Amino acid sequence: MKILTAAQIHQLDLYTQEAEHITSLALMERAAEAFVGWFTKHTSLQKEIWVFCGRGNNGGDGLAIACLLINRGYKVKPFIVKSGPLTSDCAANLSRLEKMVAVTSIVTEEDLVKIPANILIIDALLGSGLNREVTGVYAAIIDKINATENKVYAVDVPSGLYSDYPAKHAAIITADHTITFQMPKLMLFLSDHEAFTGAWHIVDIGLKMEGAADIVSDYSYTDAAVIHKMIRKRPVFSHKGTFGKVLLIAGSKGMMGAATLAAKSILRTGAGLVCVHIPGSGVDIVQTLIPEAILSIDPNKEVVTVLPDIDGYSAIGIGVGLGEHPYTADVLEELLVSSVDPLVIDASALNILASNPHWITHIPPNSILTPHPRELERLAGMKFQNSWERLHKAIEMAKKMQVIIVLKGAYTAVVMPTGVVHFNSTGNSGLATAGSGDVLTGIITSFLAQGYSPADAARLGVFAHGYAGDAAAEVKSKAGMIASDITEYLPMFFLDFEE
Ligand SMILES: NC(=O)C1=CN([C@@H]2O[C@H](COP(=O)(O)OP(=O)(O)OC[C@H]3O[C@@H](n4cnc5c(N)ncnc54)[C@H](OP(=O)(O)O)[C@@H]3O)[C@@H](O)[C@H]2O)[C@@H](O)CC1
Ligand SMILES: Nc1ncnc2c1ncn2[C@@H]1O[C@H](COP(=O)(O)OP(=O)(O)O)[C@@H](O)[C@H]1O
Ligand SMILES: [K+]
Repeated sequence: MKILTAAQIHQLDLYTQEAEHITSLALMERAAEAFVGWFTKHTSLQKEIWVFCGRGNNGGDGLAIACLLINRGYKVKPFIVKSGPLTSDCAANLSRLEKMVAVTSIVTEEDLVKIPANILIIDALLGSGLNREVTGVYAAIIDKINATENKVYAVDVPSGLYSDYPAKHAAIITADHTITFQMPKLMLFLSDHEAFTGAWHIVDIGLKMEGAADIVSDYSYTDAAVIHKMIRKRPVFSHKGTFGKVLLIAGSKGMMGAATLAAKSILRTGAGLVCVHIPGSGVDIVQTLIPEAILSIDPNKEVVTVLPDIDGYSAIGIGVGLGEHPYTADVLEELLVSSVDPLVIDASALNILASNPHWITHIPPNSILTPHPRELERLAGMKFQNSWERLHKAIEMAKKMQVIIVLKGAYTAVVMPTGVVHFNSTGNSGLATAGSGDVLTGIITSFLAQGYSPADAARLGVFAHGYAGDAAAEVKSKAGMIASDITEYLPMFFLDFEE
């Protein structure tokens, strides 16, 4: 799904109104109904609801929401900011609501009343139309709402947060839930914004998505629909050669578990065969834990010192548990220089690269690098001030290096050499557990070996990893799940997505 800017969503709004011969007021009603559909499923009738509405269409949504909630038996107290003129749809909904209940006007800060405890708050002050710093009466209301302990539900976006770029001002609603219309906004994906957005949820308001076909966006959201289109059938007359042969260069004394996790994940993702090149001391460990794997044994017992023959493999992954011994670094350099096809590069291999930046030019184009934020900082040779800067540095690096950067974390960003970013839709905080990244490397390398393009292998891999993590969390809980559970639950992804 494309992630559109506020202006592009407005364009899609107009397209929908024209295509369906409906008014903007009717579309607002749909948005309000979608919000209320979510809200009534997740809250009870017991608490009073204070709805704070601004002068624009976000406020119009809030007023329409208030009408719908009153009709459903909720006790609602609405407020409207009247520091200037209202949009026509906002005014229309205000007249409707005023026939049902008293609506308190807020013109200046003096009109603000004390907000009691033990109520629910709906924030419909400012939405995607935010176009300048929040000050004055809006800022005062936001501060007052944020100072209470009440649960806050933001309509479309938390008021004060721009949809498409970070805000510099302080007056931003800190919501518990953001119910966003039709598609996620770019700002929801930045870790710095979690305090404002809380948990966010997309509700469908029936915009006609074909109207977005010609709209260009550098950002997209990898959801289940995208993956269904991407995943390929396993042919009936297939044999293990059909599904690729993977070489994994991994492990060092004390970190053989990483090699094991990645190798097992390669097999659980459907690759035909995996050969793991490991130091001598790891043989019994890997052989015992994964009898399905073939071993290539390094002459050194503790670290990888020799590049095995790389001919005949459909994909090569390097880095998990390797360590950064100078002999191992030499192996990485040799691999980079002698490879033509894209590689999957993770963990220790990324740190070695960070210490040898001049090797970056040897990386085969379209290779997949999978740094977590700290590894990206090392690669970039700088500390990032915030997640916006981090994302933009990843975009700059992917373009410059002509590689795919999988920037790991919640909503992992898969950044293409073109600069296009695909945010992932699966996964949970249970994935923040030792070895989880090793599993991801295995999955991506496996998809690459099966003939998926590097771009698809990266997006599919990240999605499947998160999906398996979600399935694991349902049974084992977020805190209780460990990295090997992700591998064990990978079949759940294929059960749901395999043709
Ligand atoms: N397709 C969809 O998703 C649908 C979206 N819908 C809803 O519409 C919302 C967008 O509505 P919107 O465009 O009217 O803007 P909104 O956010 O209400 O702001 C209102 C006005 O406030 C002003 N203003 C700006 N910054 C300010 C500031 N810092 N401090 C003070 N004032 C400030 C500025 O007006 P100005 O003062 O510049 O004249 C601005 O125009 C969207 O979030 C969703 O809730 C649904 O109804 C239907 C389908
Ligand atoms: N809060 C989170 N929500 C979703 N996914 C997460 C979260 N934290 C981490 N992950 C995922 O877990 C994996 C962790 O990888 P990494 O940091 O390399 O772990 P390790 O080095 O222990 O293997 C990545 O795929 C990352 O996207
Ligand atoms: K809002």
